[in-house]
Amino acid sequence: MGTVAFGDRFGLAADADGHPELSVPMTSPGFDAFREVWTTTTRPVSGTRDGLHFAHDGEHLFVSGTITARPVYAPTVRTTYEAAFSLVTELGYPHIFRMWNFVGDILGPNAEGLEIYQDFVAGRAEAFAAHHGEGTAHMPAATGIGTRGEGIAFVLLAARTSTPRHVENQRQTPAYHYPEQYGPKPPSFARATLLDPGGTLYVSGTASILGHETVHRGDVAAQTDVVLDNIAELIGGPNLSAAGLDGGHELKDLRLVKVYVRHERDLPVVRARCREALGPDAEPTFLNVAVCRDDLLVEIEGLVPGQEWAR
Ligand SMILES: C=C(O[C@@H]1C=C(C(=O)O)C=C[C@H]1O)C(=O)O
Repeated sequence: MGTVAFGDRFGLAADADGHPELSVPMTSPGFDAFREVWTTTTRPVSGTRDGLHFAHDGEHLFVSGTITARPVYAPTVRTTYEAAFSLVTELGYPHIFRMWNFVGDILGPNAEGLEIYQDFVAGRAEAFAAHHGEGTAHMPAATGIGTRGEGIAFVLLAARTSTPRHVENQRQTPAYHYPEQYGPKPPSFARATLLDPGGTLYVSGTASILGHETVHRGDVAAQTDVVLDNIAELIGGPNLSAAGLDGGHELKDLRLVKVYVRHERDLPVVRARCREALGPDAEPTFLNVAVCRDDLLVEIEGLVPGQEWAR
């Protein structure tokens, strides 16, 4: 249905079959470069509209868009994300269950001195409010992460008939309730989304944050341990049960794990801790990018495959 190429360039195009292919510059020597390909068992229909590329198969929809570098992002983020949300509705896949937001120069200032991440977050919040109203119930699992280039790109996955359940983490303040010290608008995402009962559990980008505060500034090993503990709590039985969901998982159940490491020098320590905590089947990939706060050194995401994964 769609591909994300994690490598050294930025761009969005149709691949040889007409399906969206987004390229994001996120690697450097010693890190990984790879293509994440979202597949389906039926032949997807693909197309473009308003500069967005999409493909859908009757149950799932993949949409990708890009925004070139500019002095201030919020107005363009708003119109681009609103266009994507309209597309989702018009094509009949109203349940967004996962988003990735790739933000170039994420910690740099925009032309007005606002951090580019906060500039992005404001535009996205406006798009969510315009499309879904002021509530938070529809906010999906997401990642908002730096790249090694400029401009913003995103991918969203949406479903036609599934009823996604969005899950918070008892160890963390919901991001949409972060206090104003982090920026004019809080980030619009949930900590995880379960696609269907017994389905795949998508785990958002998770960092060394307890409550709303960064912990273990400057200590990448301790930050990695908090991230892993945060994810273990999020996917474990008690937290899922607090969200009204059955079951519970462990770190070794995670797949498609992506580990975002800010500093090249920290890779060996982060890799060693992930290997120990995740077990042999997680096959984590490592990318070399900044995280959404200057004091965060590492971020991890992944998913727990559900029954549809086996098909
Ligand atoms: C690390 C955090 O946020 C990051 C930013 C996100 C976003 O803005 O979409 C989503 C998850 C993380 O990638 C956090 O606030 O805990």
